[in-house]
Formats: sequence, structure tokens, C-alpha cells
Amino acid sequence: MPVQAKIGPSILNADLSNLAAESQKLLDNGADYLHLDVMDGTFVPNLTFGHPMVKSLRNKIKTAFFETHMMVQNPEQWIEPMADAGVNLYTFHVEPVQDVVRVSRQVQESGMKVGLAIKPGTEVQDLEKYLSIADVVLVMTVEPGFGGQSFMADMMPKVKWLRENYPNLDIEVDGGVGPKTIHCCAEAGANMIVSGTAVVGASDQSQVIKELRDVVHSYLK
Ligand SMILES: O=C(CO)[C@H](O)[C@H](O)COP(=O)(O)O
Ligand SMILES: [Fe+2]
Repeated sequence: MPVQAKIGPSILNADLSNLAAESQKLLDNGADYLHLDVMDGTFVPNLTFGHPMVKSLRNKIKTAFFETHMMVQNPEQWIEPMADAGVNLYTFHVEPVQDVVRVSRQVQESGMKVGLAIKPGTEVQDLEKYLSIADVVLVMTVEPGFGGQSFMADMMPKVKWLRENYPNLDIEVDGGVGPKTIHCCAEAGANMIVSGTAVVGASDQSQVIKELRDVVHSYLK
């Protein structure tokens, strides 16, 4: 099936004390899914929230598609709690994981889709042996840990390589993506777009989300 353009705002830099309202606003403004950044203070030098927060959000927002971007040292530990919290796509970094296939199977068995994420320093070819089990590949375009960083255009060859070799794969980019950098991502072949600061901070969120989607759509074959 051909891939579709999907825009998933990251709520990392939103007002987390008002998460449900901020998330609902993004969805009302056209977001296709929500990208929830989970950080453990070990895999990355920052700390956000875990499954209790995601579960509370799910109680308020019943139907939206939730992705958790697991920037954690031991993603295996949080599979069941996140499945129970109502997560749809469990995206974890392969770098700290010894047996990616086993963890991916556990994610599938718990009823979630599998996303495999790589940091800027990780070769995309390292993922090749796992791509038959992955629903989504996330190519980080900043060092994970913080929102509002500058987009790394030198990650685009990874996206291009994936799109050339896996035309039907959902390829996600995350970090510094917004109206100024979306052409680069879309041209390389990304179809799932995470955008934090550029969307959350926009005076007209719906216009920015539409612009991002239109650009991606214009490059899809
Ligand atoms: O995973 C992340 C950081 O590690 C965030 O999803 C990402 O940084 C989004 O924020 P922005 O668009 O502001 O860069
Ligand atoms: Fe993220």
C-alpha cells in the first residue's frame, strides 16, 4: 500500500500542565497523530513523563492515534504499561537494545505497532535486518533529548536510502522539522512528520499542519 503523508505534533514543548487541552487543540487543528516524547534521564539527559501520564491523556482523548517515542535505556520495561495506557505505536531506539527482534515481537504481541528509531550517529543500514518486523522507522534529525534544536540536513541520505530501498515503509523524521525544513524531508522521502516547536508555537497551527502535509503530499508518488 502506498504511504500517506501524516503529521504528528510533538507535545514536548507544549504546556504539559494542560496536556489534554493542548493535545485536543492540535488534533482539532488537523494533526493526524500525537507524538509523545518519553525520556528517562539515562538514555538522554532529560526527563519527561511515563505511562501514568499517557494513560491519563488516553482517558481524556479516546480515539486519536498515540505514538510514544521511547528515549529510554530499557524499552522492554515499558511495553506492557504503555500498551495498557492505550499507545498505538511504540517507537524505541535500537542503540541500547541487545535483541531488537525480541523486543519488537513483544511490542507486537502487546497489540502495538513497532517503530525503530536511530540517533544521528547510527547508520541506517544497521536497521536492515529488522525492517521486516518494523512498521515505522524514525530517523532522528537532532540529537534526542530536547525540543527546539536545529534540523540536521545531513541525516537526509538515511531517509533517501530507506525510501529507495523500501518504497512502502513509513519513514518518520523528528527534530527541528517545520515549514523551513519540510521540503528537504519530503524530497528525501519522509512521510511521517514530527514537528514540535514549529507547530505548537504557531499562531495558526492548522495552517502550519496543512502546509507540512501539502509539501509531503506533493513529493509522494
Ligand atoms: O524527540 C524529540 C527530541 O528528542 C522531539 O520529538 C523533537 O525534538 C520535537 O521538537 P522540535 O520540533 O521542537 O525539534
Ligand atoms: Fe520525538
